[in-house]
Formats: sequence, C-alpha cells, structure tokens
Amino acid sequence: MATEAKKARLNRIKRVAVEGNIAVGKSTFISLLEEESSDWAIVGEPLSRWQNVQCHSERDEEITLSQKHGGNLLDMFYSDPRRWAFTFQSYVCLSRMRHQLKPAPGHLETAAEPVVFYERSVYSDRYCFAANCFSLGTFNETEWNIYCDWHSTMMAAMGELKLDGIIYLRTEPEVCLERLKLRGRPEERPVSLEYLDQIHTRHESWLVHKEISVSDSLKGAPILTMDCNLSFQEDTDKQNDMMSQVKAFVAGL
Ligand SMILES: Nc1ncnc2c1ncn2[C@@H]1O[C@H](COP(=O)(O)OP(=O)(O)OP(=O)(O)O)[C@@H](O)[C@H]1O
Ligand SMILES: Nc1nc(=O)c2ncn([C@H]3C[C@H](O)[C@@H](CO)O3)c2[nH]1
Repeated sequence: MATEAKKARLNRIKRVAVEGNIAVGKSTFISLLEEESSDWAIVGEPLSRWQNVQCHSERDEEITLSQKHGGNLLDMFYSDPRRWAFTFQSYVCLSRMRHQLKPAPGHLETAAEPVVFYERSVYSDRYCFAANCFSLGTFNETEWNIYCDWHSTMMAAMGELKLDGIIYLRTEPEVCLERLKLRGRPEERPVSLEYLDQIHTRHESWLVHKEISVSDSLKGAPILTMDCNLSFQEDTDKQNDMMSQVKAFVAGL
C-alpha cells in the first residue's frame, strides 16, 4: 500500500491528453515530448490490443499459447461498422481506462515537474468517436444510452481518469487523409475524407467551440490548440517552438 508521502508525490503528477483527428501526427508528436524532458512520460494508444484482441489474465496482461489467436477488432470495425461499432467502442474505452489507471513510471516520483501525456483519452472516445457512431446509425439508441450510462458511471467513480489539461493537434481533414495514406495501415483503407471530416467536426465542437457538456472529471481542464498542418518532422525550429508552448502550458496547470 502506498504511504501518505508516496500518495502525495503521485498526486503531483499532471495528466494531459494529446487529442486530434486520425493520422494528424499524435504518435509523432508524443515521441518528441518523450525526448524533451525526463520529467515527462508518455502513454501511447493501445492500438496493438485492438488489432489482436486476446483474453488477459487477471493479474497481468501475459497471454498463454491457447489465447494467441485473437481477432483484429480495428479491421472488423472499419469493414463492418454496423456489426462491430458497439463492441469496438466498448473495448477501446476499456483498454484506454486500463492504460490510464496504470501507475505512472517510478522515476516521475522524484521529478520536479512530473507530467504524463496520454495519446487520446476516454473523453475523445465518447465525445468524438462514439457520438459519431450514434449520428451515423452504427450505434442504435439503446447502444448509445448504454455506452453513455457506463461511461458516466466510470468517470464519476474513478478519480484517476481526471485530466489536468488537453493538447489539441489541429489539422485540416485533407491533410490527415494524405498522412493516413502515407502511413498505409491496412485496416484503415475504408477511411474516407467524409469520415475524417466528421471526426474533425467532433473535435472542433468539443475543444474549440466548447459546445459539448462534458463530464465533471473534465470540466475546467485548459486546452492548448496547436496547428499541425505544416510538417514539423524535419524542422527543428518548429519542434523547439512547439516544445516551448507545451512547457509554458504544463507550467500553468
Ligand atoms: N507534422 C507532420 N507533417 C507531416 N507528416 C507527419 C506529421 N506528423 C506525422 N506525420 C506522418 O503522418 C503519418 C501519421 O502520423 P502518426 O502515426 O503520428 O499519426 P497519429 O495521429 O498518431 O495517428 P492515429 O490517429 O492513427 O493514432 C505518419 O506517416 C507520420 O510520419
Ligand atoms: N471508432 C473509433 N473509436 C475510438 O475511440 C478510436 N480510437 C482510435 N480509433 C482509431 C483511429 C485510427 O484508425 C486507429 C488508431 O488511432 O484507431 C478509434 N476509432
């Protein structure tokens, strides 16, 4: 059991989600964050879990030989969203919760300004992706109500899912489509500009226009919006500028 002093040290850790449309460049951006400061840790999306769903033991996530052949839920979702949307959204949210509930890396306990950055969150899951499933009709009303019910219950019960801030990587959907094609993930072949437009609009309405009534665990969390239309991969000046913006942002949380 954690001592009071340890708990207090862990409570100092700021939690920030990096949000944005599909293929905007979140993984690329968070690897820059990881290199920037030893006070910072990153938690990537559990994508491989969605590509190869397996049964986990209760104590850890080791698999046995008999559990090795799981389904590719990401592929199933994009190929037949009507059949798989509810299953996919439920599993994505569960795996994000599991990631967010894991203890922060030990070295952050002694860091001066510790921050954990998450690639997306349980909130984009609901306000962008699941909400879009409902408006597309790939969630029916019963599924949407059940999803919202358990999502709200989990958010209220688990303080660890609270965020201190959000970084929104903002890019035009056309640019995302180019990057998505460049990356060439086979499961994402059915992703169209129309779908990226919908997901973009959901992010805008949540993070820019603030039109969504968010759960209490997210209320008041400051948002840093960064324009990622231009390539920063080869541009160290741009990268340094982005890191300075992030430092100023997290210092104010
Ligand atoms: N600023 C950028 N300019 C140009 N290309 C970029 C930029 N950032 C990332 N890329 C490229 O775009 C592709 C998608 O990037 P990345 O995988 O980081 O996106 P992501 O937002 O993490 O995707 P996902 O939504 O699937 O998790 C990759 O091929 C990456 O090299
Ligand atoms: N429908 C849906 N709901 C989510 O919560 C969600 N989170 C991520 N993704 C998709 C985007 C990329 O293809 C791929 C990797 O980010 O997974 C999601 N899709």
